[in-house]
Amino acid sequence: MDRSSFVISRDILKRAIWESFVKMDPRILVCNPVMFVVEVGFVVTLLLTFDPNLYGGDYPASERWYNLIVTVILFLTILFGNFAEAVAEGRGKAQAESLRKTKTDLMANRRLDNGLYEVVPASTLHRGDIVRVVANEMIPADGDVLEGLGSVDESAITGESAPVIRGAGGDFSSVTGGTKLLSDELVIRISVDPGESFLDRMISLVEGASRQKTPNELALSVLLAGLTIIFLFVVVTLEPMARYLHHTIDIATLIALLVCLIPTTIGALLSAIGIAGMDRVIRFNVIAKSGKAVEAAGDVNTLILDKTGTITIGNRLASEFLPVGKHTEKEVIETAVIASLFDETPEGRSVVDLGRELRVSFVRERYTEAENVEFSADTRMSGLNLPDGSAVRKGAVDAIKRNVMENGGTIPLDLDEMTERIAKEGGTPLAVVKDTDIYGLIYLKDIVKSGMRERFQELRKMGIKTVMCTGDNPLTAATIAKEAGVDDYIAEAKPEDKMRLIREEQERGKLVAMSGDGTNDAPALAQADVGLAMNTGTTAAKEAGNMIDLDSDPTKLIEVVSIGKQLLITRGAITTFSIANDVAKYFAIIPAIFVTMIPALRVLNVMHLTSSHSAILSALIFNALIIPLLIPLAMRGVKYRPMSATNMLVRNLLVYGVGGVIAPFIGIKVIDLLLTALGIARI
Ligand SMILES: Nc1ncnc2c1ncn2[C@@H]1O[C@H](COP(=O)(O)OP(=O)(O)OP(=O)(O)O)[C@@H](O)[C@H]1O
Ligand SMILES: [K+]
Ligand SMILES: [Mg+2]
Repeated sequence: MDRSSFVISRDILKRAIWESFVKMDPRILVCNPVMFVVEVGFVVTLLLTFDPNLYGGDYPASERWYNLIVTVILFLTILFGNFAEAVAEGRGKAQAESLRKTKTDLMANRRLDNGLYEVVPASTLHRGDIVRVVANEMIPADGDVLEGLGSVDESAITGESAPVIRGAGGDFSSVTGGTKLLSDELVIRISVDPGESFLDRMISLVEGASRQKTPNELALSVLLAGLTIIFLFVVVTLEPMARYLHHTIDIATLIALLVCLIPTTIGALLSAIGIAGMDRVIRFNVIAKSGKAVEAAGDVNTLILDKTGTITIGNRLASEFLPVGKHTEKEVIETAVIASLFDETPEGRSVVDLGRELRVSFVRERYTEAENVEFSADTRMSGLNLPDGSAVRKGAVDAIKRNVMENGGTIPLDLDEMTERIAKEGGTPLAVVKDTDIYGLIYLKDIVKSGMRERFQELRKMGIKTVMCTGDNPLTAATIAKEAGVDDYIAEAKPEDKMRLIREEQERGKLVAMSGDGTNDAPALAQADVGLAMNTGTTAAKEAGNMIDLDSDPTKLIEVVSIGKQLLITRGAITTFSIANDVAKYFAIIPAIFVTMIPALRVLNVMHLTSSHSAILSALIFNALIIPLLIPLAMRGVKYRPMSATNMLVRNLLVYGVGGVIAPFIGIKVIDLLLTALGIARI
């Protein structure tokens, strides 16, 4: 899928123009009360174009022309609003079409009860079905690998061309329908029912079908509807006032005034702003499951980030072996390598590699009888139980120490000092032990990603607190935290600690964002207000999060928060602009209407427009034109700099509030001059 293109293609444009007319349907438009009022006004002025005296009065035939112009401008106002929404939806619709094509021709080899396989369309697969996929076949639906290991091309979904490894068990067992197996053979248990797959969700998401108004959008819509009702009262009461002054105001003028005063600009652009925000997230290769998730990202107060792989590069590699007590370096290396023989984590493999580099000889086959004890985030150790009954382990120093003491062993005197040395340098010390005898330490090196400090500084300016969460010891954590410039950290953290941290922050009224991949991250991902799951992660994690990063880069959480903030700021800015505009339009129209009735109002007539009709038409034209002029801003988002919410508010009030008052004065005056030049002003 092409997400790099920012330009709107001709096809999208053509379709958007067509859609702008389709959206004129009052049954669709009624969902947008502000624009619906404009449409009602349009119908009334259209009727008045045919018969200016339809609702009484004694208007000359020339009044028709004025009514016609008002009608046309009202029509364009609605059309521009529809166009904004249609353009915003356009890219998603085009994407959805290409995704749908991927989906339609998928076939599957489904296992029957007798163990044989039958070929069925992928759309008939259900949760629990078992399918077999061989090299160069498409994976028919989302599932978990039961048997086999193979490389998968996920570019149809992620746009990333480098193949990824998927295999049974562990954190890399989930596969996605619509991706292609490049090598070997996989047996997969399907984890979704028809219509629920990732591809389905992505289609409905990009095409906006699942788009519901977010809580913030709803609140703003209610406010806009409220303003519309207030202005309706204002405009309706003008007529008796005029009559009291022995004048009448024609209906087309009242409607024009109403449309100018109600917040049409934000009413027309509101949904386009929301769709464009979702779109920005998608173009960033992150799938947000709802618009609400993107908005929540903009409101986040606390960001919880893992240390390893998020703040640091993440390939913690063994760089040194340090003996303690009476042991020699050779002994530490040998024991560490034995403890890592079957440890498939990057840490484990790097220990074996370094051992080989240091020419420590070992015979892997001698340990095939040994029982492998895999690393877990709960025990924070890994190793082997040897056939002779002894246990070899490596792991977090505090975990190993506790274990040794519980089993009646003693701690070598120089262990703490050595541990501290490694930790102070930001490295991760792993203790190596055989039964209760601690041999020494493995020095795992990891470095902070470049640019982290600056990014955390930006977050701080936005008022967001960053907390680093790590299973590492407090000293290593403190060193890395200081180096990266995070606000806070928790060390020796187990998965449940992350959950507790999220709850505590939420209880204090904060919105929390985190990223995660493993199954044990799933509860925390679900609890967080914004949970960014990695695409390489487990099905459970992907289901629990409300966003999925297709590139599996946990640092993207920072950008997602920025995109959310930008969405909220854009909406705020255009709302401010829209309402500020009204002030200017008020001063253009009210004196123009009343100046003939109340000559004293002349002092208010600051704009010196040619005639009252010209004043009204100019304001109405400006009101319509501002919508397409602001579409690029709505789509792109307001350029935003990291700063506190208060500073941002003040700045935006100045730019969009003051700008919103001044712009129409200039715009309306220019249009009035044009209308005068064209001879329309005296109509
Ligand atoms: N393969 C391994 N074998 C033994 N111990 C390990 C292994 N990998 C890590 N450890 C130890 O377990 C601790 C916890 O590891 P875990 O991966 O859960 O957290 P972490 O990666 O340090 O946390 P984070 O990813 O947030 O930085 C590590 O700090 C390290 O001391
Ligand atoms: K308006
Ligand atoms: Mg980890």
